[in-house]
Amino acid sequence: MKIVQVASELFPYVKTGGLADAVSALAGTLAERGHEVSVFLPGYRAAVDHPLAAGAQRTLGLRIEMGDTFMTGEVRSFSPAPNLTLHLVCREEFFDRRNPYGTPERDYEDNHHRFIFFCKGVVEAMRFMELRADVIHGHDWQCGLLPLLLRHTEQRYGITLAMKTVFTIHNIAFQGVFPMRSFYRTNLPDELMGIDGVEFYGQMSMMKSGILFSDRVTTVSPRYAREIQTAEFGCGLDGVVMTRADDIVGLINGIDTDVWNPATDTLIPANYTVDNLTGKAGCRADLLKRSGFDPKFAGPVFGMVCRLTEQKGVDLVLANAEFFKKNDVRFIVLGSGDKELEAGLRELVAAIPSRVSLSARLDEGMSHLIEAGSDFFLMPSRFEPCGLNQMYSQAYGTIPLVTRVGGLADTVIDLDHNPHAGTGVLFHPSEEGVKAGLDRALTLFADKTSMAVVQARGMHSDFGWDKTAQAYEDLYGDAI
Ligand SMILES: Nc1ncnc2c1ncn2[C@@H]1O[C@H](COP(=O)(O)OP(=O)(O)O[C@H]2O[C@H](CO)[C@@H](O)[C@H](O)[C@H]2O)[C@@H](O)[C@H]1O
Repeated sequence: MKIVQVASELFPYVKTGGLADAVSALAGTLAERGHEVSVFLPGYRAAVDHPLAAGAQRTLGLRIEMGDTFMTGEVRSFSPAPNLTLHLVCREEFFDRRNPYGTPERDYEDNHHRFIFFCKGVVEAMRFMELRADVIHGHDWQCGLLPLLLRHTEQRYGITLAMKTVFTIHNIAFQGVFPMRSFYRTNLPDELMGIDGVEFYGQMSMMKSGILFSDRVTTVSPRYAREIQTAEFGCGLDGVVMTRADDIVGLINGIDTDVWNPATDTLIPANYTVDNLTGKAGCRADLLKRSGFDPKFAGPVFGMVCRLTEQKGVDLVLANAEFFKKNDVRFIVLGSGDKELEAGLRELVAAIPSRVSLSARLDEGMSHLIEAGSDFFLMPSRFEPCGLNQMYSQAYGTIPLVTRVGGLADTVIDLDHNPHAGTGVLFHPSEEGVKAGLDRALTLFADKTSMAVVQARGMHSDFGWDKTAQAYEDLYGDAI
């Protein structure tokens, strides 16, 4: 099949979270399975300057209609792997910046223009490059206008650019909502400004457009597919999602086992397998040392890696400060984002510096070391479309402590509910829930035999992408 993937993040070129990992692994796996895959990504500074993009060539000059004006840009392309071509949609004014979406203090004020330009650039590139795709698959709100722009261009020129459009919701909490006055930049018909179009409480919602106007909608776990049809998890779009109930499917992400594999990982100090865990002990000692603790510490080590946002339940952990004060444990956090949550974590570190450490930055190497060196990985998310770290944890023999929501509940089996197959600890997303989860971890840690059994089960689990890639192929080919 000829498959076009469109996303605003792609590992290893630009990553702020799980979207980059998921799209990279999906595109890579589809290419390995013999499909002809093109991926479109904004030409961010980090992507253009990435060593793997050194051979990128200008393949197209762009002149994009943006309302009553035209804006120029270009497409740069290269092939990082067989069957895989990466196209960077470039315009310095929009994408030659330090971050993809904004500074730590605020979002960039022209994000609507940036991502309208990006989507239009993709459509123009498909037109001029004569890509004629079987499917075009956009991810998250940044690609929400794609199906409308694509079909509009097809009508205008009497051509077919893609047989099918697919839209994946990685996180419905981020919706790309902008003042309606920016709609004119799309050059789409005015009737789309209404409630049956992109209108959302008087504004323009790019996420709504993706959900309403794609042929098929997917999200990243079966449970989240059900959750976003409820007021509790739908973030105001539950009614819109419900209108697509027959066309929505939840396909769980896999993990990229070329990148997240303790036997081959080059970012950790020692490799290991389920049959020989010596290397894991080495990673643990190294993690403790790098976090400023005694590497010989024998008690439980809790790790946490996440964007610091309300979604990830950092405040629920902070509400359990007593647990860390009372028990001789180590708690190692890597995360950046919300300044208040960061300040809260700093306070906890200041109160018990001998037990808690915080690295408030993006650090790919440290994220691998925490997965490898911890005994438990804490993910107390309020909602979690899929979640990747709970799967990385299991692959690395680190027991996940997660809330019973979204993809977490779909990928971790609770040890109390199912002692013969349990791979982790599940709890309610609340202060009391987190406390119960942490207490259960202590009990489990004291029982070395059970710890080893649960650890081995996780490491034997198959979270590879092949099954999921097959499901996407079926979806693209209309089999599901
Ligand atoms: N400070 C830091 N330094 C280094 N690495 C860091 C980091 N903070 C986070 N990461 C990494 O970012 C990724 C986070 O992935 P998740 O899927 O757990 O969450 P995210 O909410 O970003 O993604 C959204 O999209 C994905 C993909 O579909 C869904 O799984 C998820 O539920 C949804 O919220 C992991 O690879 C993690 O290691």
